[in-house]
Amino acid sequence: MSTNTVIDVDGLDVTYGDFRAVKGLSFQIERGELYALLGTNGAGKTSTLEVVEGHRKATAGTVRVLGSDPGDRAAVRPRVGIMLQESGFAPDLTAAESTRLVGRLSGREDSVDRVLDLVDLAHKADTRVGQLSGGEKRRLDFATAVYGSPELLFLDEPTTGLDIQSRDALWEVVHRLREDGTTVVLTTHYLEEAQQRADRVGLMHQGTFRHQGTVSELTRSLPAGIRFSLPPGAPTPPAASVAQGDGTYAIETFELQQDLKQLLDWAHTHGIELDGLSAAPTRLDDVFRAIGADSTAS
Ligand SMILES: Nc1ncnc2c1ncn2[C@@H]1O[C@H](COP(=O)(O)OP(=O)(O)OP(=O)(O)O)[C@@H](O)[C@H]1O
Repeated sequence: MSTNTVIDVDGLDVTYGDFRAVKGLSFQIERGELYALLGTNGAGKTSTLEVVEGHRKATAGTVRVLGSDPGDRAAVRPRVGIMLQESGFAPDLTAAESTRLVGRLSGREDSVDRVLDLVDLAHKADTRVGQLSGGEKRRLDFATAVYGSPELLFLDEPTTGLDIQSRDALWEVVHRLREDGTTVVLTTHYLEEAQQRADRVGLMHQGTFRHQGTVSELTRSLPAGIRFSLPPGAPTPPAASVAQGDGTYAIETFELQQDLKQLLDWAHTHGIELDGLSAAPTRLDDVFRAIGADSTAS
């Protein structure tokens, strides 16, 4: 383990009775990384994170967080911020009181006004949590997680229920924290978000990693796609084009730029306008679909 390793998981097993939900999982997350832990439903992400966050004991294997046992709350808590999927705020406390309470428990120094302002909730400081909207509660969860700028930040489905402005604002705060060296562990079902934000992705299925690496490493094994339609009477398009049942053509390619150029040159030569032309790089969604197809086949 290097001195820059923030999370070190080695041979992690989590079992429930006879059921082995996490099977010998190993991974490291380095300082300053944004690591997205993704997976199919029931893959074992929550079970893994519960151990890493110190809420559950590993059945087997070793887990170190910032060099400590994650169960050692006194060592770990002041350095870690956690935004859970469901917050446990008392509904009759105000937003400011909740932030102050969680902030005090974290052991970090900060100002309640500052963090509420970060998530645009300053005007709701004296509103009871029970009277906040779903999106406002989510923003309060985030505010309490980033209180005191933790070294390590867990974001569990952070943008679910947030409108686009609030999402952008949240990612802006994360961006600034990362500039100061904060390490971020993200779980999300918004794959586009992971694709856009993550330095590395761990993709779990049935208790183990199916893939781990950068987004481009994960998507490299699958082709990108070009789609278009042709006007009636057009000549046959380049050989890689495959007619779809719906009158459109598709080209699956590992050489997106080259094949797109060839298609455009062909269209230009024949004076043809390609209707509904789109060229899309491989997305994480496609990697997920491939896992689904693979499991069905096996
Ligand atoms: N307390 C429990 N008792 C028994 N089985 C459990 C328990 N918690 C989780 N499991 C099982 O362990 C497996 C992994 O669950 P886990 O919640 O870790 O998955 P996940 O990747 O977070 O899934 P999702 O994306 O659906 O939330 C699932 O098959 C689940 O049914």
